[in-house]
Amino acid sequence: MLLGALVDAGVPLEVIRDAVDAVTPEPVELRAEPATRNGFAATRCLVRVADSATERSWADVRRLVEDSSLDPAVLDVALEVFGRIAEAEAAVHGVAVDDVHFHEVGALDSIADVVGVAAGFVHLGLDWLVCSPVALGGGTVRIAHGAVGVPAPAVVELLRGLPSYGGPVDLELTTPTGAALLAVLADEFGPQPPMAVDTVGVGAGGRDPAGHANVVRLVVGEAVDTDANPAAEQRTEEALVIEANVDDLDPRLWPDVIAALLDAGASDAWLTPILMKKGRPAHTLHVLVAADADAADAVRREVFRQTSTIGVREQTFAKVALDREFVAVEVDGHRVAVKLARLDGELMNVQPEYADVRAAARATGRPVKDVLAEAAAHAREATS
Ligand SMILES: O=C([S-])c1cc(C(=O)S)c[n+]([C@@H]2O[C@H](COP(=O)(O)O)[C@@H](O)[C@H]2O)c1
Ligand code: NI
Repeated sequence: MLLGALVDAGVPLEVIRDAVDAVTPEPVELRAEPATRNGFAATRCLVRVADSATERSWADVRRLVEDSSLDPAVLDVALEVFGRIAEAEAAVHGVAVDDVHFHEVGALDSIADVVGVAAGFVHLGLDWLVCSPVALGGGTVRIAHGAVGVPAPAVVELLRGLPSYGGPVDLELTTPTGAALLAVLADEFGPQPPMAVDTVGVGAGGRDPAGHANVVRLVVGEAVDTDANPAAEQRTEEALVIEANVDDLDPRLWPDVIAALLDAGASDAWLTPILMKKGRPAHTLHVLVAADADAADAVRREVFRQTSTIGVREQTFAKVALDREFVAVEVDGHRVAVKLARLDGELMNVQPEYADVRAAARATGRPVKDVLAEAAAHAREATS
């Protein structure tokens, strides 16, 4: 789909073909053809190879790419993408990275996908690539290990810390190769930034399910002044706070209660210690939820299911939220997602995602506070 979008946006097929030929030991057939997906015009790119079932280890793939005559910029992107896939497969299957054997991903058609997309983006020479939250699809997919739920395990691993969502159809919309390409290529995840659009490339997926345009859109243009960006303004919305004073719940349950409320759709949940009637130490449970009847019903129901309260009080508040977006940075080769908050376009807060910081600190042996500071500094540099 990404190859189709690149060709549709004007990248000559020869640029992609030359890069693919520089890596693959056997001939790979590349074709681009017009297609429609749910009534929208798109370009479908087809990659055909004779031995699509071949297994290759990470070392085999690395050797193929490193020994190729690829442009160094394309080679770097391709190695990074395969390295990410290898790390994800190692984590999912519980093996060492060097012991990872690529299955579908190691086949020549996937090598062509990765190298071709890398070459296409290098050809475009973009300054900044913003990717919307990634649609993952749903249902199940059959792989070498049997049937697995969509998103496939490696996809979840590859998009750790980056925004993605299940649905909107029961099909695999994002594969590990696609997820790795987006994770490596995107400088930032979020809404379309203020820009004057020049070219739009639409890449078609293989399937054409009813009611869903199975495409990737690549929108290329010139950045414009961020003051004109209405999305950068603060958002004010109505929110409900549901509260209950509780003095008779086993205190060991509270962390799980709060987790269950967040799972049920609360945007925040917290406790304050109080002293109740008859001098009893107790807690007030506070739960914040969007002032939407269905969301509030689900969360209120969960309060009654999970706690011992038999009544709640509720109040409506105006909730003010700064506009947020994510950028991905690297600390010693480990990706850390960083949340940026802006008011009228001005950067107000830079906060690395703690789970990513902790994972990078564990992997490198560095103190968490150092990784946190470095990730925040990289994010500031990237946005300045
Ligand atoms: O064969 C293996 S080990 C395999 C693992 C995974 C994991 O998520 S783990 C996923 N898949 C599926 O392979 C196909 C092709 O993916 P590409 O990235 O090559 O397009 C896709 O359906 C994956 O879900 C295979
Ligand atoms: Ni796997």
